[in-house]
Amino acid sequence: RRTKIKCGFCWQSSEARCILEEPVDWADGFVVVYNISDRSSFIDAKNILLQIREARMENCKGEVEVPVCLVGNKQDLCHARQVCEEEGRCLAQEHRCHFQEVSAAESYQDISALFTQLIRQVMELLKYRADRRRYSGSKSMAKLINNVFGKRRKSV
Ligand SMILES: Nc1nc2c(ncn2[C@@H]2O[C@H](COP(=O)(O)OP(=O)(O)OP(=O)(O)O)[C@@H](O)[C@H]2O)c(=O)[nH]1
Repeated sequence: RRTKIKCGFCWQSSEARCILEEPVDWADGFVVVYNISDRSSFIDAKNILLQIREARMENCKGEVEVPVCLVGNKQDLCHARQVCEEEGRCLAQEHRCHFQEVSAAESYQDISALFTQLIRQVMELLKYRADRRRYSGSKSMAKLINNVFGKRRKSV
């Protein structure tokens, strides 16, 4: 059986940075990317993580959290670095998400592994939710049967 995974995209522009809009309501997972040689992109990433956290708190109500991965791209531009690795790691810890620095220009393997891991986490979450729905569905069916037939038995 095929599972459809919904992905959200956010983008930046000079006039309106940090636009997340509705993906927070329906995306199954997030990859938030900043550029290690551009501090403003890190600030945007922070704001995006906050928006995701707020939306998760409103929507999840105690459920397992939607997987998020924070990525610091352009690791090869270390001479122009404006965000140190530790800052990225701390931000990820604060938001309980995975963190990795990569260089899309130098290697695609890390990025491919990162997406594979995220998709695996998303699949696990979707399975967990489906199991829970099935369990609560069968529980309410048992309750219904008990209400109908249980009462009848008493009155016989
Ligand atoms: N040195 C380096 N350049 C990169 C890397 N990833 C992307 N780029 C370059 O950054 C430029 C912008 O890349 P895009 O894919 O258009 O991404 P974007 O979101 O518009 O990124 P920015 O313009 O950097 O904000 C392109 O010239 C890419 O080749 C990387 O890991 N290292």
